[in-house]
Amino acid sequence: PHWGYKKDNGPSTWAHDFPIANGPRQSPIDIVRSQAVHDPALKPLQLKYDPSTCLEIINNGHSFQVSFADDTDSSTLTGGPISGTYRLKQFHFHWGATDHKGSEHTVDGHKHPAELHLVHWNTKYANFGEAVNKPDGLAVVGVFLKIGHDNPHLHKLLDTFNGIQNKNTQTTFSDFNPATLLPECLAYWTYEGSLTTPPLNECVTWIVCKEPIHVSHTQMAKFRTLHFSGEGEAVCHMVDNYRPPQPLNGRTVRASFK
Ligand SMILES: Cc1c(Cl)c([N+](=O)[O-])nn1CC(=O)Nc1ccc(S(N)(=O)=O)cc1
Ligand SMILES: [Zn+2]
Repeated sequence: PHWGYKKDNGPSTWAHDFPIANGPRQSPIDIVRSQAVHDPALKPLQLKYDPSTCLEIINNGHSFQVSFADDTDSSTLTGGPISGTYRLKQFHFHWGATDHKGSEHTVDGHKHPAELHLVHWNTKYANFGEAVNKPDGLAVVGVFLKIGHDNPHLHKLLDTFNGIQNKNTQTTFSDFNPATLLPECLAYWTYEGSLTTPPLNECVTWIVCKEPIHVSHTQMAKFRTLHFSGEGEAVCHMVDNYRPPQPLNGRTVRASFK
């Protein structure tokens, strides 16, 4: 069956169709704070997003995703551990069935209730499709979500959910600034890894923010109203769409902070 997050098609089965699942630089990982190496040469992240490049919001059967026009340098990532300019293609989330799990990266074994991924591709390549086949093709900024006060910037996203409840549904979505989903402090950990879902390409420079953003328990409950299943199929709630941490295989995690 097509890959997913159930017993019969979940992360422990992905290696059958995608042998790179057992590769040397897979993601996510557990970030062990004491093992991270402070690198003073790491630059600050520069994220410049243009809300007018926001195109649509999609339930793709694995997550919900907001996609952006990436034909110009309007929404870009520069600085940080990367060289050159990477363009924002989409952002999406991973979350759990309860507030006690859901993130892909963990910190000293701690699971957050959700994790945001802002996916950018290296403009030294012609397009996203080419970039995913290069070791420095993508840069994904990960942001942890923590249960706390209501997040006003998430409401615009959550208000579209009635229209994208089922797999392969989408709706127009415009004028959204993903910078509103970034934490105040952009201190980060960085390491070389992969896509966390099939095809699991080892093409990602991961940039994981130390500081989480907040989401309320009620807002997290709204995430869980989405469906993995399509219209007319047996309802399967979209929860636990996260891959567990993978072997570090000797990789070094660098920290932009002391
Ligand atoms: C492989 C590919 C191509 Cl090529 C295209 N395309 O549009 O040309 N789209 N996809 C799919 C894709 O992007 N997957 C993806 C998987 C995991 C993550 S995650 N969690 O952030 O690691 C980010 C993205
Ligand atoms: Zn992701």
